[in-house]
Amino acid sequence: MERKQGEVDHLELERPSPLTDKERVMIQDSWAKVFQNCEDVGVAILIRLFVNFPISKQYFSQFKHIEDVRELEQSSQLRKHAHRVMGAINTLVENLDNAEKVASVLKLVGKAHALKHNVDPMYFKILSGVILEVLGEEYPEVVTPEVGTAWTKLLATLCYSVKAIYDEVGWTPPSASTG
Ligand code: HEM
Repeated sequence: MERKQGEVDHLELERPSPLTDKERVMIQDSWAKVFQNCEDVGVAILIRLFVNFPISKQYFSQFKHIEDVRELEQSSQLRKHAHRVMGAINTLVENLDNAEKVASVLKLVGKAHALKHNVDPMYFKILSGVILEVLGEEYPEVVTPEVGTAWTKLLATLCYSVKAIYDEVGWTPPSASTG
């Protein structure tokens, strides 16, 4: 594709191949274990995101200036978002064989984050890496390398679909309007 000098594509993602039946089963089986501790895991994932990538707190009015991990853990806005993230993943996992449902969930998530919350889509990619890391650490027996590969594919699909919605609604990074 031709590019003007200095033009950088903000986030280029490749469409992952569809999940195989075996991968779907591995995702559903492993998620069943993870979802038993849905609240703790969700909070652990978001805390890891905000500690390792503090800039990602910028979108959250109630805790963007909080650095203390204990205080972050208590934030109702953080806990609510953890609940929403885990709930959305649960819906995806429950509907892996229903492409329409998966597309509609990701469309809602993409639209809300692009239009209402103005979140840069690169944070979805960052969060995906964090999810994989935390699941691998917390559930080493469940999230074997093979299961991890299936999760990597699902999360790549999530990022790809969300980014496609961003493109559809014409989202541009804030800096693009100034230069
Ligand atoms: C797997 C990825 C994610 C899922 C499934 C998810 C899910 C959700 C849902 C369902 C909502 C409520 C939607 C609405 O307002 O209509 C929400 C709100 C929000 N999300 Fe996400 N989210 C994800 C990733 C992110 C990331 C990476 C960020 C930023 C770093 C982010 C920032 C926000 C913010 C700022 C809100 C509004 C919070 C509030 O009003 O209290 N989300 N998210």
